[in-house]
Formats: sequence, structure tokens, C-alpha cells
Amino acid sequence: MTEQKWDPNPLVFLLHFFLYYIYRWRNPKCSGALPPGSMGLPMIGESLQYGPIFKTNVAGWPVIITADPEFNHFLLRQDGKLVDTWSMDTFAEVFDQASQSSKKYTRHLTLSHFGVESLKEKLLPQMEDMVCETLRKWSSEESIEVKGAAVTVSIELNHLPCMTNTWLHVQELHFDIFLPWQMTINFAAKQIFSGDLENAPLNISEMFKDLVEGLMSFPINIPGTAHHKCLQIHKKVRKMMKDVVQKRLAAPERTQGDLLDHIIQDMDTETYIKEDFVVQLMFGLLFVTSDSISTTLALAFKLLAEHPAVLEELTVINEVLRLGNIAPGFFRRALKDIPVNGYTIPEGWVIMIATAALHLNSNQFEDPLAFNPWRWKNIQPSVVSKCFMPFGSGMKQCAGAEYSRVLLATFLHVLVTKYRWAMVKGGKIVRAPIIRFPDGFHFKISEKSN
Ligand code: HEM
Repeated sequence: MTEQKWDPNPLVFLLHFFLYYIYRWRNPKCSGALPPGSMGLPMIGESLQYGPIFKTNVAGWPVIITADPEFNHFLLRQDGKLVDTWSMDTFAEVFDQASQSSKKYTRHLTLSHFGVESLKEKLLPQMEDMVCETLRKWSSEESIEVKGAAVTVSIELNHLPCMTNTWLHVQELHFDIFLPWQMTINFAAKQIFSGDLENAPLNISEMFKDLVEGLMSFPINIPGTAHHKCLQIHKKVRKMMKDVVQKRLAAPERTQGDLLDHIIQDMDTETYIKEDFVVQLMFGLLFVTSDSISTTLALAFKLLAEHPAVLEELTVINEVLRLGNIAPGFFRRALKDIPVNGYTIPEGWVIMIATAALHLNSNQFEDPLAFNPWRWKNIQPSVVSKCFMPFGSGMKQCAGAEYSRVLLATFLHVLVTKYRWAMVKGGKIVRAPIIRFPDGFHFKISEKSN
């Protein structure tokens, strides 16, 4: 009798592997019961279907999404114990997820240069001058556009899943260029490296807008994709920052008293601060100081033009931040198994604190989609602490929160007290998943006569 040999067919093997992978993906290992949810393409309305804590996937990662105020509040007080920060692949690549000590250093440095003391001692008068000058310039224009160009980048959207019911599904994604962006990035560059971006060889503010688009895209690094473009821009801006750092290192006697001087001084004591770290940090800071504030400002402009009765209300900033959800959520990774409501979030899983869903929750905010700054007058402190966190909450809360609030308040104060404005041409707002203004908004700004 001839012995039958098993002939491993590579196709059969691949098929088995593929089926096993799908089985594992749909039935992830867990020592208890995983929260409900589908691991397939996330769909609109998942939180309605499965409740405030559910599993899904975000850009190919298995993720637990939580819009449960109590659980979020608890989780954000467990940083370093039950959870740690996490970011999507492109963010990690571009912002170079650093060690714990360098993360702490970044927080400390940001607070020293953009925190409350610095705001009181030097930034506030500089901000006022900058805002007055910017508005004076804008008011001399026939009309200003809070968007200059639109580039369609629909390739990635075939792959990019739409995540929660609060993230609008768009077929095409456009890209904007704001005037507020130039204002915020130029101001930040002065604080960071005494930089004069208005006369720089590269138009960084324009480049950063392309970069943002790529940050939210599927991480496929081939020419033509937003991810590839994002990495190319990252390289160019880093090169420019590197030149700045090297010039400063070559002439240490020429101090400017800015954030770059501070880091260079710390190079003697903190061993992890090398040239590359400095470049990366400056790049990251330039980014965070420009994108989110300028988007909030653009949104404030539009909402205020549509609701002139609220001009007197200081609560406007809270309401714009609540509706804007500039960061629709932020991430943590479970350091251990975490029990919640009878389910288990397994160690290593990513958790997204869905702030957008909290901010638009009709149980906490009546008529949540309405722009209503008056709601903040009677709001319960417990709602503010557990259901309103545009800057995060707990130990890792945004280190630029005060700076952002003060810059926004300064801008709106000067605008409201000294200028009138009217929308000349409106446009729609899309979330994909970050907020964008595909058609731009045209305003006419004029100085009040007395
Ligand atoms: C409207 C403007 C802004 C919004 C909505 C915003 C939002 C956020 C959020 C949601 C986080 C994550 C918090 C967490 O993981 O718990 C964060 C972190 C951070 N932000 Fe902001 N941010 C803004 C502006 C800024 C500015 C202007 C700066 C710098 C001057 C800044 C510096 C940082 C830093 C350093 C962190 C990391 C904090 C840490 O891990 O300790 N942000 N921000």
C-alpha cells in the first residue's frame, strides 16, 4: 500500500489562517465578557444599539468606546495605574510617543511657557496686541475668508471607518486653510523659538493643514495617500526646526528667553534631551498651539454671526467648545483587565473616551445640538465635571487649556467691543472626524465708529 503524503497547499493554508484571523477578530480573547458591540465596520448609531460602553474598531484597532460619564470620570483618575495614554499610528509616528519622563517634561515645559503665570506676566498683553493688529488687518480687507483652498482627499475614506453616531459620515473630505490658523501659529512660534513665520521660507501654516488631514487617515505610506503627504510635510517642517535648533546650539550666548532657550539649558541636566527630542517637541507644540484654537475660533465666528444676541455672553467659549468637539475623543490603553458594568475590558485594549458623545448627550444638555450659551448659567457642577471635558480631565488634562481659553476670550473680547462683522457667504461644517469647513466662510469686518 502506498503511503499517503499530506501535501500542504499554500492556498488552503492561507484560507485557514484567514478564517482563524476573522474568528479571533470577531471573538477576541477575554477573561470575562467583553462589552457588547460589533468588531466589523463601525456604524452610525452603535451607542444607541449597544449602550454607552461598546466594542468596535477604529482604523483597524480593536477599541472600547465609552460615553459613560461615571466610568470616564473614574478612568481618568486611574492614569498610570489602570490606564495609560495611547494615540493612533500616525499620531505616534509624527509626534514620536516618548518615554514617561519626557512626557512629564513636555507637560512641565508647556505649563511654564503657556500656563497661568506666564499668561499673567507676559502673554496677555502680547496677545491683546496681536489680536488688535490682526483684526485691524482683516477689517481693511473687502471680505475675509476663513478658508482658502479645498483639496479633495477621498481615497482614504474608502477605508476609514465612520466611528460613532456623533461622527458624521461624509463621502468626500475637503481641506481648509484658515486665517485664524496663521494668527495662532505665528503667535506660538514667537513664544517657542522667537520665530518669524510670516517671513519664513516655508509656509508652515499651510503645510500644517495638510498634515492634519493625514493624521486622521489610514496609515498607508504610498505616494498619493494623505498619510504619505503627512509624513513628507512632517519631514520638511522637522528639517526647518532642526536648522533653527542647530543655529541656536551653535551660538549659545545669543539667548532669547524663549521656550527653546529653556530646553537647551535643560540639556545639561536631563539626559534624554537630545537634538532630535528638541526638534520633535517644537514641532508638536507648534501643532497643538495652532490647529485646535484656530478651528474653535473659526467656529465661534460662524456661530456668533448667526446668533448676534449672545455677544454679551462670556459663556460663549464653553458652548463653542461643547458643540465643536475639536478633539471628538481621546485614548487610553488598559494596563490591566478593567471590570465595568459586568463586562471586562481586557489588558492592552484601547479605550476611547468619547467626549463628543458626552457633550451632545440630551440627558445632560437639553436640546444638545442648539447653540445656547445661556445654558451655562444654570448648569450643575457635577455635569460640568463629568460631562464636559473638551481639554480632558484629571492628571493628563491639556496643558494648554488656560492658554487656549485666554486666547479665545481675548480674541472674542476685542472683536465684540471694537468691531462689527457680517457673514458674506456661509458654508457647511463637516466632521471627518475632525471638524472642517469645506466651503469656508466669508466675513466682512469693520471697525465700530466710536
Ligand atoms: C482648543 C484648544 C485645545 C483643545 C480642545 C485641547 C485638547 C486636549 C485634549 C483632549 C488633550 C488630551 C487630554 C488627555 O489625554 O487626558 C490634550 C492634551 C495636551 N494638550 Fe491640548 N488642547 C488644546 C490646545 C492646546 C494648546 C494651545 C497646547 C499648548 C500650549 C496644548 C498642549 C497639550 C499638551 C502638552 C497635552 C498633553 C498633556 C499630558 O499628557 O500631560 N493643547 N489637549
